Amino acid sequence: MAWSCKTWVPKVEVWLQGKTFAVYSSSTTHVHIEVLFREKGFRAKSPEHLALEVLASAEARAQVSHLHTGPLCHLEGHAGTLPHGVSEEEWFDAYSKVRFNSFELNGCCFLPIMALFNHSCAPNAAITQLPPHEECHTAMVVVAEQGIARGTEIVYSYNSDCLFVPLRERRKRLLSNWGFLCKCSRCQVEEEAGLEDDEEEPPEMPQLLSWEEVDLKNVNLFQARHEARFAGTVAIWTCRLP
Ligand SMILES: C[S@@+](CC[C@H](N)C(=O)[O-])C[C@H]1O[C@@H](n2cnc3c(N)ncnc32)[C@H](O)[C@@H]1O
Repeated sequence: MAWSCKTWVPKVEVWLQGKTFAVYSSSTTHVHIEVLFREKGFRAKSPEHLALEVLASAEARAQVSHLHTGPLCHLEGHAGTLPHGVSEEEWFDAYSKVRFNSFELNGCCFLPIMALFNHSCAPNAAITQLPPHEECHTAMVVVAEQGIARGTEIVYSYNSDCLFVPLRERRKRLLSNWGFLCKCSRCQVEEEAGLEDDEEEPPEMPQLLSWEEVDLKNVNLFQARHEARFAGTVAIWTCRLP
């Protein structure tokens, strides 16, 4: 284990596997609803406002520096106007970090450790806000009735509305909103069972380039915005899963 936040978060550990972060249970939980983890982070009314906050604070910039970013084409039409005094590179970086690591909970909520939890279409946890509603005081709670065994990955659903739809539709929604092809245990089991074959055409994957391969200075924001979403022309992608 290369890095752990175990000392201040009693029931979860963050493991570094190669370049992939994932969060695992460090104790067996026994109750139906249990707070596993809480974190105070940042909140704003939109990812754009949040990105501005990140840029304004050296501490926030340090907290987001290691985080995952997604395909550039997903910023299309959303990255807003380049703020005064900020380079395109800085703006892209801050905006994409926020865009691919935040979630909607009374606004756009960004919590650097919670950003390390992976998605699953068969989640064993959920994110909620605990009363009293302190600024961005969000907690991860267990919703599974059977508890989560030690060493099990703790996962929640990034798109709760996709849990009750078939495999291809779930993957399409996640690809469209988050820019990744879901490889959760449920999707893999259903894929192996051939369930995807019964559904409609699969979504097209963008061409994958690693973040390091792309010279951001040469990426034209406005050109990128006009590329088709999954046409495979311009896409920045970080492939961190093994
Ligand atoms: C918010 S980050 C989660 C932490 C990430 N694993 C990391 O190393 O920083 C979201 C990214 O993790 C990956 N990811 C999370 N859940 C996934 C899943 N079920 N299937 C495939 N990739 C997933 C995708 O690359 C996604 O864009």
